[in-house]
Amino acid sequence: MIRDERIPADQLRRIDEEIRSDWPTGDEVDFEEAIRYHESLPDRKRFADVLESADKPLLQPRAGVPRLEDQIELLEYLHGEGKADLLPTTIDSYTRDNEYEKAQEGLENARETGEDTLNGFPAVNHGVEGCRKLIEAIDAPIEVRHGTPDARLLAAITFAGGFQSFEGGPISYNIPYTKRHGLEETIERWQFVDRLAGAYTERGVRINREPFGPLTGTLVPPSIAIAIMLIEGQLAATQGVRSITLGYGQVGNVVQDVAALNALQKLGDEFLPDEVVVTTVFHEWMGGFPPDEARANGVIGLGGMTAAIAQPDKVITKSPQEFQGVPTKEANAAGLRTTRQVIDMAIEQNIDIDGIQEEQDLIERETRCLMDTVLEHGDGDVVQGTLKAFESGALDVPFAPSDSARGAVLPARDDDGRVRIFEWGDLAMDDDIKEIHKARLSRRADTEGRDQSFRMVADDVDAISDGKLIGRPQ
Ligand SMILES: CCC[C@H]1O[C@@H](n2cnc3c(N)ncnc32)[C@H](O)[C@@H]1O
Repeated sequence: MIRDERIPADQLRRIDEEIRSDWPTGDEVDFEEAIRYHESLPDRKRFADVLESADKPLLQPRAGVPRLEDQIELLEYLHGEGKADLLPTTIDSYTRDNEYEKAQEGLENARETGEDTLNGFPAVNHGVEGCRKLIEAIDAPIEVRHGTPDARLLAAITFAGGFQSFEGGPISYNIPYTKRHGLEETIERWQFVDRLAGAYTERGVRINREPFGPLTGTLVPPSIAIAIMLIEGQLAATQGVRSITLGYGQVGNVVQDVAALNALQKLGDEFLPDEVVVTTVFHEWMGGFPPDEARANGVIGLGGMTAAIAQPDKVITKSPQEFQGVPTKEANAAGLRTTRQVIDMAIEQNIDIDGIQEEQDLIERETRCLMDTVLEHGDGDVVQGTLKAFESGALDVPFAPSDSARGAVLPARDDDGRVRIFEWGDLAMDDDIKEIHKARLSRRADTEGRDQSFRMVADDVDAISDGKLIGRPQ
């Protein structure tokens, strides 16, 4: 039975041996040599230090293309024209599914045709050497961004390759991303990733870990997202990770988003061990975008405004081409500049909005209910508690494709667009909190002259791409 305990050195070695054989580049990994490589990197490429020493929100896009020289050119452009403070390397979908053979075919195809035959950078196929060429070519810290339920080989190779930041976690890269990986399996696999990050950390190479806050990306109640961040942060801390960036996806109501980011930092500091440096990252709207670049820039601008008020440590930007999928480098850079323009105009203003503290208190109360139920379910062990709480539905994520979550919770916006819970399923929550949600949702029902129903939820899912925040009846 797996528990929230540091995995022993012999198990770390055994798993390391086991995963190397999954692809030939696994044999390039040599931990001691990799430590020396990291020690040779200049301070401006040390991800955790750059992130944690910043005095205002740092901007980071998503970006990944198959060929190494194209990835270098892309990141140089986003750093130069987009003025990104931190850079990504978004990994392709085959690699995320451990389909290294198919990734290899895609990479070879890209090399022959010059086409972007993969939707990201196949880092396992590029290997330690290829990753190091990228790290050496780019004059800023780079993070591995992906969606990999079994990220063990990807971590071993990218850490050895000079990357010092790694996104994801056993819940946040399971529940929204996969149907077939069980939660126990991904928790065990991510204990290896975090233990490896901890092993680098103990040798002075602090690997930053960033659980994926947005989860299913659409109308996720803030307290559910924050509870899962705290769980993944605790699991990483147990394995020795000391730089953790907790994430949160914009929902679009400024009061609730600012309140949620404040709660995320406060609860992160409270629930994670003192030896961990806790930072926060705000993801610009992760739901459906308007199919119109001007209106898409409006969504991005609202994200910038929210970030200027809440001042998270990092903002993951979107592009005006979000509706179409992977943006051109020009559009990706534009999303960075739009965000920067709004932040820089708003950040020196003293914008005082009513109701943030009240909303933050509510979000904190809700999150504590969820954390309490995890600890109760596991008799104090976060791993067992998480497994049992998801099994019972006491912890749940709306619209989750994974069998590991019930998906019985249904969110809907209230009358000023804050995300509330319309169907609770078996979510562990105090009755008086449920009453608050019910009252705010019925105020919307009155305004719209209709009953609270799944129709509201469906209307809300499309509202922003249709140009609104709340899915009012036509
Ligand atoms: C969290 C994943 C969804 C977001 O991740 C972006 N995304 C995915 N793959 C790439 C890529 N290869 N380059 C730039 N952005 C990318 C999508 O647009 C979406 O916003």
